[in-house]
Amino acid sequence: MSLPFTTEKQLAIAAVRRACHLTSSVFNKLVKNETLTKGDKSPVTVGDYAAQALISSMLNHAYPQDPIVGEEDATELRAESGSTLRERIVELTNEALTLDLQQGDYAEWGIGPGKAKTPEQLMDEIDRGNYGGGRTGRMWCIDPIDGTKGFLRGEQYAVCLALLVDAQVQVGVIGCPNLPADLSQPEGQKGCLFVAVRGQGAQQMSLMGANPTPLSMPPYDPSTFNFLESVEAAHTSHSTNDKISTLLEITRKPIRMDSQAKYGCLARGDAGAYMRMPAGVGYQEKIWDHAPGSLLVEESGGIVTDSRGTPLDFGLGRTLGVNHGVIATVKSAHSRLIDAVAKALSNEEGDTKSKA
Ligand SMILES: Nc1ncnc2c1ncn2[C@@H]1O[C@H](COP(=O)(O)O)[C@@H](OP(=O)(O)O)[C@H]1O
Ligand SMILES: [Mg+2]
Ligand SMILES: [Mg+2]
Ligand SMILES: [Mg+2]
Repeated sequence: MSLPFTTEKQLAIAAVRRACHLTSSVFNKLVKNETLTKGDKSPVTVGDYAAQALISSMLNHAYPQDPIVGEEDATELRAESGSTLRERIVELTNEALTLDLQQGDYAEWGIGPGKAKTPEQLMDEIDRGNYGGGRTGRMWCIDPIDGTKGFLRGEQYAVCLALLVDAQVQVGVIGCPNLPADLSQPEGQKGCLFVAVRGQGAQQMSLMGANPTPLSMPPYDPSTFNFLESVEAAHTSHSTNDKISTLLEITRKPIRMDSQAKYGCLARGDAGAYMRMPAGVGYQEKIWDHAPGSLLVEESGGIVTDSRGTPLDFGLGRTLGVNHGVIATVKSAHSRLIDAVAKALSNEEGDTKSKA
């Protein structure tokens, strides 16, 4: 008998790999009018839409009953009749659906290659990601391009896919086309795929599946410990992270990087902790920004909680609800970090009160 979730894992790898191929080729040809600004002022490109349409089509083919929580929706695209943006998305998605990737392709598992779809069908595929989430049953979680700002800068981004069952992440796959296989060799081979299945461990491999390596996080070592954090100051408080760092007497500088590539780097031991302290009040973290990454870290021997030590709850809907920031680290460092966070936050509170 095969291990649980083997087919789902293979499909997720195939979908992420195909989407990475799409996003890499989009980047090389991206022009200015292929990016929109969403209601929350964040950018979305033709690459985000096309990658979601592609992944959703592949999931739909294999598991038509499974609901999907996807970041993007097609409302704006539908509203623009005769839009060149929509035409471009349709062209890109159909190219990617029908492309013969050969080695490691999903055709190997007898579920493709896919046929081209009509614009209407592809808008529907994007909107299959509108599921509201919840505590029971199966659901997939897609972040077609995580770190869109990094993608636009030509830096790090990730194609992220997870399968959740009863609000627990069971399968997580993260594709990072721009990530060096070895961070100490930034000019070396680029393109990493991170794969985790609950209870079955985590692996890093090349985007085409070469050199699979099991991941296991090194134990806490104060002499080398450092943080991973967002590039964008609006997504995380760099200054709170600095204060926590000082309290812990960390001497190494943080590594700033966009997207869930941070979880991949943490899982393979490039840094000691991924710190995401809230930059403001009221932002609710999205489940697609953490679902595959949290499993990857857990399966590599780490722990992921909010900044108060509460486990992340993926059963509340499309967001993590009341969770306050995110901390991912090796188990032996976790309580030290939680204590330092509490201290840093109470000092910040004290500073605010004394200024008032
Ligand atoms: N105010 C905010 N606080 C925290 N995260 C935010 C935020 N505004 C947007 N984000 C999320 O930050 C993600 C990128 O994370 P990072 O900074 O680690 O690269 C974005 O994902 P997308 O790029 O998929 O939209 C978005 O969901
Ligand atoms: Mg976005
Ligand atoms: Mg994201
Ligand atoms: Mg995204």
